[in-house]
Amino acid sequence: MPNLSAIKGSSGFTEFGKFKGLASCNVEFLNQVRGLSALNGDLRDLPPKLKSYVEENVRLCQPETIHICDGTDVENSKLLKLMQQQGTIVPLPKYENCWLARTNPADTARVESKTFICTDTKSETIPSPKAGVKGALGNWMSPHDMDKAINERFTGCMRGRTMYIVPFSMGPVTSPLSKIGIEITDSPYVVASMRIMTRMGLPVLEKLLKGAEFVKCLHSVGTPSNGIIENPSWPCDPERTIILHRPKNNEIVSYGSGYGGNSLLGKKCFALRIGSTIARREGWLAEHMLILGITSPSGKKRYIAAAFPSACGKTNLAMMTPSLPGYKIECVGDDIAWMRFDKNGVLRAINPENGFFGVAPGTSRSSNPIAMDTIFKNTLFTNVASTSDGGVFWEGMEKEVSSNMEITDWRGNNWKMGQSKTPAAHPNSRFCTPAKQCPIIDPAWEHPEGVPISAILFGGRRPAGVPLVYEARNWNHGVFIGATMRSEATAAAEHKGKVVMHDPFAMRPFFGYNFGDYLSHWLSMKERSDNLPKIFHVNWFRKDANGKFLWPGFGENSRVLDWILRRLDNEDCARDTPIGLIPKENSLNLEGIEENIDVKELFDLPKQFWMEEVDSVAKYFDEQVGDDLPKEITKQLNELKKNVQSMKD
Ligand SMILES: Nc1nc2c(ncn2[C@@H]2O[C@H](COP(=O)(O)OP(=O)(O)O)[C@@H](O)[C@H]2O)c(=O)[nH]1
Ligand SMILES: C=C(OP(=O)(O)O)C(=O)O
Ligand SMILES: [Mn+2]
Repeated sequence: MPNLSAIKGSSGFTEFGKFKGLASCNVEFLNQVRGLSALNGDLRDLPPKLKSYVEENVRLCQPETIHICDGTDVENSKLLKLMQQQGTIVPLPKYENCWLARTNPADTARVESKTFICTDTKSETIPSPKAGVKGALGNWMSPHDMDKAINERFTGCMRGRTMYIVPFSMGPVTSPLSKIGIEITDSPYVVASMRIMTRMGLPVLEKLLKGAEFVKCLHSVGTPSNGIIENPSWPCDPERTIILHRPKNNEIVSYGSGYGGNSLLGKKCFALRIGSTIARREGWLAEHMLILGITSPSGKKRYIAAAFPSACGKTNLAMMTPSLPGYKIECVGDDIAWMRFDKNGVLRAINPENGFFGVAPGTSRSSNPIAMDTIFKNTLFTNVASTSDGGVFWEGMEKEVSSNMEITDWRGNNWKMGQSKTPAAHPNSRFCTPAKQCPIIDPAWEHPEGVPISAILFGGRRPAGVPLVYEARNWNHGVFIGATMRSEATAAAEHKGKVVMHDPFAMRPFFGYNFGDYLSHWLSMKERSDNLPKIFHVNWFRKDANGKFLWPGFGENSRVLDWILRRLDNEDCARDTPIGLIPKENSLNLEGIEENIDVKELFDLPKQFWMEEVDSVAKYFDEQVGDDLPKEITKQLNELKKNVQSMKD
């Protein structure tokens, strides 16, 4: 007989009576699941919508037990113990409360080709590509197909497993900008990660009891259709993995993958895809942006938001240690910004997350010491390598482990520095760590009203042609710059090689609705303020003829921020070019920089390159966006084209 247990207050896995006949599960079963006395009530008091959401999915997924998460330490310890028993995680005794998960090697990144938005009509979700062209601005699915996909995969998918009910808040529980979600999952790894990445547990249930709405998030790691789980410590079903969103119902359904970007549904699925559709309805912006506070040597503090595609430097910029003396950076968030204009026309941003799910490789004492000071306690690492002294290792940490250390790679094989041909850590290996541990977390990072944004940065990996920094002439030009962003593919998704892809607003994989409408929404923000943030484009990744980065990046990026702040103060340090405003000669502060910087090459604007860029963007808009492209963007493109044609050869 199946046995339903639910969790109570802070008392751990308390059982609340047995339930007979799970298959016919209905409100009766909830009535038998007693407890939640900490809520001054029991499950019968839960809002009817939540009750029926749980019931519906118990009936569909047929779990053996149910566990309502309270977010307490006791609960977390029990989950960690369970995951150790199941082999999902191993402890990292070198650090305090740190753990390593090794995934099935087929489940290491987001799966963009298997990610769908479901609306009644296709045009709500994606612009119609030109005949014969494959759409590259998201995937649409019909409601009928979505229902079918769910039934095929979820029927009985939690048999023999525990169903966890995870109440979570995106944003501080008390902020008017926050939103609540309920994630139903059969993965304890997801529960433990959601506890780090979101505000999870009883305070959220309390808010729900007061009538708050919630986004429905259903997740299962699944079981392959032949019933064989190859890697019991990391069950998943890569062949049938699918990530579905139904904006109309504020609903997310994710099957087959445990990888964070696919399974921690508060993050990309809710905060960006569903979030962008809510933001459109309510008149705000849900963006793939870090938020940082920067104090200049004069003591003036401002906040900047920046959109870079996955694995293009958000976490690093958000935690930067500035090389320019007198500057101070503080971190509000490293991945997602929810922003809205307040009644005074000030753009206010919150970080809806509670932790950092950061790319491990490349993170080191020299590149990102702040991250290194954040991540060695209470952290769940995934797919990094481990060392014989109970620590972690990844590419970039070579100088931080002694040469005689034995290293085990992310797949669990012996690995030798300088000899092994494959990377020790998966290129998309991650740390999942509480934001509050960051030594430079901004004092206002949880302020319910959000922080005021003075500048918005767009950027990507552009090995050629694109200068270190340029400024938009005005809001519409800035929106155009966001719309024309391109970047080299990275290991964060399944794309192969380093091909330069169009990635407007760093949102290509995350748009919840038609990109043309998204652009109109951004353009319309102009009406909401007389005090719009200035918009800039940055590129830390330009390379010389030998393939070496022209710019040292990381802490040296403070020099670019310094120029940006001076522009916000209207300093006369910019000159116009065909693409926008770039630093006047000698106005980028390079004092004390160790490397030899080829400023000329960093800011060079080759006519041939920009002609091709304009053509590529024109082709992209024509083929991918067509009639959905706002007229204003066409106007901006024509202007750029005219400017570029007038460049000297
Ligand atoms: N060359 C260079 N690499 C960078 C810079 N900032 C970040 N990276 C590398 O880019 C990768 C992804 O960075 P991360 O900040 O995690 O990107 P995110 O996924 O956008 O948050 C890491 O390997 C970093 O070391 C930079 O300014 N210059
Ligand atoms: C979680 C992710 O985010 P990012 O690389 O933007 O940090 C991801 O892309 O899977
Ligand atoms: Mn990141």
